[in-house]
Amino acid sequence: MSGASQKQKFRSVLPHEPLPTEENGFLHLQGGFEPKKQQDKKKSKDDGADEKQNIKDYYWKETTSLEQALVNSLSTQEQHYKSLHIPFPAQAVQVLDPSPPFTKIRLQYQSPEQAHQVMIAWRKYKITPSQLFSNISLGDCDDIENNWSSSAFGSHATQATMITQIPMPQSSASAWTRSNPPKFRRLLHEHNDAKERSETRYVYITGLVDPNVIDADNDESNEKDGNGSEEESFWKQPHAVLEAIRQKFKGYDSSGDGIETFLNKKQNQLIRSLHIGMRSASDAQKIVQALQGQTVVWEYNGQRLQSDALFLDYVSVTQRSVKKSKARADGVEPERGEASRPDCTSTTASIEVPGLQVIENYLTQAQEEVLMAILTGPQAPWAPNQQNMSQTGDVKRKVQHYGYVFDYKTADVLRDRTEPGHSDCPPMPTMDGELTENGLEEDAKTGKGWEVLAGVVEKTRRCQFNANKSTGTTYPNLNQLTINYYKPGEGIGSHVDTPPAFGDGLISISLNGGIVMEFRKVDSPSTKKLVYLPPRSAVLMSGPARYEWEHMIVTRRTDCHNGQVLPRKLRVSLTLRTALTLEGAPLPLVESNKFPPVWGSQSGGDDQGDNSNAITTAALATPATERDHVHAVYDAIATQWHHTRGKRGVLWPGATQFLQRLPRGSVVADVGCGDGKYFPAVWEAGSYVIGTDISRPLLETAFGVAGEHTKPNTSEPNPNIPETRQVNEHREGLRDRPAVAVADCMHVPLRTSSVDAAICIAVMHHLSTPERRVRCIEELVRIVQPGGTINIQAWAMEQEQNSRRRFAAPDVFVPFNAQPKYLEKVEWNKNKNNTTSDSQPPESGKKASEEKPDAMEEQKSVAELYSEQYTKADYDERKGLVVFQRYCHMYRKGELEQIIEGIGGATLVESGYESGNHFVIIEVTK
Ligand SMILES: O=C(O)CCC(=O)C(=O)O
Ligand SMILES: [Fe+2]
Repeated sequence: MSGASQKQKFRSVLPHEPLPTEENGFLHLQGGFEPKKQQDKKKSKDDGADEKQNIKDYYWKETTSLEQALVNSLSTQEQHYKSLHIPFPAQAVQVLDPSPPFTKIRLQYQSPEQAHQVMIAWRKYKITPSQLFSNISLGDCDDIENNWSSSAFGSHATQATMITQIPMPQSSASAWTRSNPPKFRRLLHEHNDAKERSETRYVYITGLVDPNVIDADNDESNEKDGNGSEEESFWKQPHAVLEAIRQKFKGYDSSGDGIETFLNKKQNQLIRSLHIGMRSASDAQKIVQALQGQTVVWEYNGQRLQSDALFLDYVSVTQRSVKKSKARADGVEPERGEASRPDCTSTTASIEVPGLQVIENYLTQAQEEVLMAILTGPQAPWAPNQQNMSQTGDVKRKVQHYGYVFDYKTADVLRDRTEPGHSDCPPMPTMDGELTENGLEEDAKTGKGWEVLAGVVEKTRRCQFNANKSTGTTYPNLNQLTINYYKPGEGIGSHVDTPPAFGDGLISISLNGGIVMEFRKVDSPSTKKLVYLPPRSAVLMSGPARYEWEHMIVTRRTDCHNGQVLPRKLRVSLTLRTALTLEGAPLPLVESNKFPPVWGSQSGGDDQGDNSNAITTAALATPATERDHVHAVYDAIATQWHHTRGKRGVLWPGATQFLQRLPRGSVVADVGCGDGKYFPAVWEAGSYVIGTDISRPLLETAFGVAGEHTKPNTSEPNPNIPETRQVNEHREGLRDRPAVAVADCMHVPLRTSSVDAAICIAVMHHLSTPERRVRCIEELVRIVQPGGTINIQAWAMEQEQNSRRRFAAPDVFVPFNAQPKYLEKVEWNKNKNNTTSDSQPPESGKKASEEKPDAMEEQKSVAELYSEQYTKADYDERKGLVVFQRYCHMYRKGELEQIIEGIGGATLVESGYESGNHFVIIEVTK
């Protein structure tokens, strides 16, 4: 994109800044005119708020008006303004807002040149209100006369802005940008109202002027420049333009505070685009919805000018401010404020791209859902090298190849799978059984995502494309799959897929999000067709569409389709191609039916030999998935978890009953106790608890549980238990004290047969390998004495119909929405305690925890910082939340029982399902 390195500057014009007449010059002043509150302090504290307000009122209304004070200072007291280096007196002073903090003060000068010189001096000498008013006396007001002096006002420089219809001179002294939209720091209407600023949302608009209208209507237009004089004159009156635009959009301002318009500084160039700032996201979005693709007429100074089809794009500033700045540093992102591409699909609907076919509903919803679950889930094979490749700047989006790697640097296929780059390339998923639509759907509905992927590949190889045309054909040799992940705002540059690398017939299937794909004729780039690819559709590029047209996906956050603005979602595409040998024949298929697919040296499980019962230490090591998506997550969210789930959370009745059935005085191990949610239930059942958990922050909250637990033990002794085993009523406060230990459930730090019972609730679904699941139960069996019982509960793949949870596949990421206020607390505590665990946030995160929030970089909210800090988390700008992804393995019915069957020393007593979980109760027999 051409503008990528071009810095754009913007000037803003606020709603209260009226246009000057040609002859006059205006200066607007802002900031610091409210008297300091220190004079109030002189009064005794008992005077109260009313008194303070009285003084303020008196100060401004009775004594003198600000306007009068300014007039005195700036126009009549020549000596004083000269001493402040102000070269000209103001002809008139107007205070536009009726009450403090007086942020809209207008000074009128004889000419724009005078105003300009005053502005330069104002900035150069950083004139403050205290300097300005230092010469003024209050006459007969004894009480506060002494305060009406330099110390009474702020000492921050007042901001002076020149408002003029003539372009500002280009001298360096005046080359000043008033603000950049996203980093806009000055006051708006309310003194210090950062909130209002942060709520301003921007819309990018282009197509402001219809070039055809100008060229057609204006005989004198200069072909070479493409500038009609009418348009030129339009842009030479920048404030008239902005006013015209403001008028047009005024109706969409529900706040009544007005609209900001941002003008590109390069006044001598044609500007067909600008940003406008609305006071709320909904206003901004409404404008986009209403005017997308419309033409409007701008009326200015009695003239009229027609716009082109407007393209409006909602600009999400906060998100760009943090994340994009990093990307920009890598040279892959457009500059802030740069135009996203100004196109509407509707304008090119008539152009045909021969050889292009879009098949809607190529996949069912269930198929799409399960494919998304596996391809964005914990088992998606993220080849490290391929990710690196996508980080070189050639490809920003996430990409994963199957079958053969496509090397973006050389734009060629790596044909030799023994080449180093290939160590990251899993084989194509292949089917075991026969392909039927019913079978595919059944697999989808039962969460067999990889089988569905294999089925979709096979289905595509057999698909009769363009069956109703003479070009109808199949592509049976598809041997390469590229999975592209496009987050909103990501795209793919214009290209023709390298012809010698791939054969004819490129098929791309869209998952989750639709997108507008842009096609340009290679020999006539202005011939353009925008095609909307809905989710679940397949698009085929064959013949001319494959070889004579480039395709691309523009980097932006919204698309326009049929006049409707469609915010982009994550789009995952499956592109199937036929990779060719150098001679042009299809390369051999490299396929595997071992799922999930792995790559390189871990060649798909074939070399893993027989499953022996002995679990090696290596097999028990914490996998990165659990470290990043379980341990680190719980460490980070511990406080919130305890406040919102633990303390107030529901205990599963089955687990509580299990505890109540234990003989009073039992010692219960709560393995994976988290924040000690079940501790009170143990105590209330008259027993004792020892809790272990891998997350220290969670355990720290568990310590507090004893204090929070106030319910006395009222249960009667169980008559079925012999007297000798009955436990006397505990001494107040002694029983309700947990013993806890930070520990991995692979190695529980308790002696063999040392406890009477164990519970393991909502732990096993966070274990990501079969070996670790087995080991966890073995550990439980080991620590419980013979005759003792164990209750295990874990999330079920099968959720109730009315549950809001649905798991499309057994191994998934389940999001946890974290509120920054809780995260911050955790971090501060964590650092104070000098914790060193492997879940310590990365180095960059220290900034967030060690500095006070107000010392943070101005534009970054706490939430944004956290999403940077926790690299595996995302920041949801709309909700202002940090979204963590928790790894979960959903157990199918019978799966826990099956594991137990293979474990010695324990028998299954009971199993069942409760509230979305499978549970088992086992008795230790060893
Ligand atoms: O995402 C898509 O649908 C297209 C991908 C593509 O054009 C490519 O990988 O060459
Ligand atoms: Fe392509």
